[in-house]
Amino acid sequence: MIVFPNAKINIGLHVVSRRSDGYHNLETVFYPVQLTDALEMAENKTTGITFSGLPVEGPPGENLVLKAYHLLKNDFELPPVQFHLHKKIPTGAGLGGGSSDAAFALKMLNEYFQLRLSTEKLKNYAVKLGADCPFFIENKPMFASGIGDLFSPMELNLTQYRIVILKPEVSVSTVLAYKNVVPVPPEFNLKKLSGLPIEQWKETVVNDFEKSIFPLFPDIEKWKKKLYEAGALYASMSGSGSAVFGIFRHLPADFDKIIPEGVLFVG
Ligand SMILES: C[C@@](CO)(OP(=O)(O)O)[C@H](O)COP(=O)(O)OP(=O)(O)OC[C@H]1O[C@@H](n2ccc(N)nc2=O)[C@H](O)[C@@H]1O
Ligand SMILES: Nc1ncnc2c1ncn2[C@@H]1O[C@H](COP(=O)(O)OP(=O)(O)O)[C@@H](O)[C@H]1O
Repeated sequence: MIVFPNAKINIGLHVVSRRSDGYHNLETVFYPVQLTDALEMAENKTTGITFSGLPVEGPPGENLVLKAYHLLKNDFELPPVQFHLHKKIPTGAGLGGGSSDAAFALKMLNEYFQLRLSTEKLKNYAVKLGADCPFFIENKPMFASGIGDLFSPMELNLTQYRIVILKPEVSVSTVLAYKNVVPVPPEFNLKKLSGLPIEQWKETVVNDFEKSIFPLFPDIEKWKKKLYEAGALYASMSGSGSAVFGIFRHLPADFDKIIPEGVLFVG
């Protein structure tokens, strides 16, 4: 069985407060985009559980696909399987690739082995793998609060626009980003995002991580400016970076000249 875990972008992100457990309360809008990895799974009774594909950074115990498998294996009789992951979503990009792989692994195991887990139960497993992992279970535009794990659906449809994602060479660690951010009360209620014309987002919709990340990695800000130069109605860093995205009504004819490199996705 094969699934295609997709990326997300954050449209606006407010880090509201630091919590006593070290996590942060935030408010953000998650929007799914069709930049995808490919994750394949087959039963493998001879060699036990295996994982192949581009190596995922960090120790094998931290591989989120394997973590998803073992999480369900604690509660269900699962035979050994082999996974193959073809990575297209870069890590350290703020695009949620690892979380998406993990959520899609849970959904695939649920379907293939007919575990009959409800969406709610799958989300409860997902949050154990990462704060933004439950988003990828339903995978629809959502306003998120709490640590990024409490969701309310949002009517936001950007299909008539073009979305461009750029990936500067640098990668940003989520832990580092949260360490440097200064929580502030939000000036705009992101729940109202879909009622605000995109032309006004530039002045109103902010990602709080930009303030501390841009001085550390000036290239990220440079790429964001390029998107505006190319005519984006709105541009921002996604999550804790380093990817930046632009939302365009139309791409200009000379887009390739303005942005000759670093384009990861055009949707
Ligand atoms: C910033 C966001 C915005 O969508 O996305 P990315 O940029 O990583 O994609 C998310 O909050 C990332 O969520 P996720 O990547 O699932 O985080 P986790 O693996 O659970 O946590 C990694 C580390 O980030 C910090 N963390 C995470 C979430 C949160 N609400 N507060 C935090 O302080 C903690 O230090 C934690 O140990
Ligand atoms: N399947 C996976 N794909 C990507 N990253 C993974 C995976 N499994 C574990 N990780 C770890 O999760 C971290 C965060 O990955 P990811 O969610 O893709 O990035 P981001 O937090 O920038 O959205 C990576 O640095 C990596 O060490």
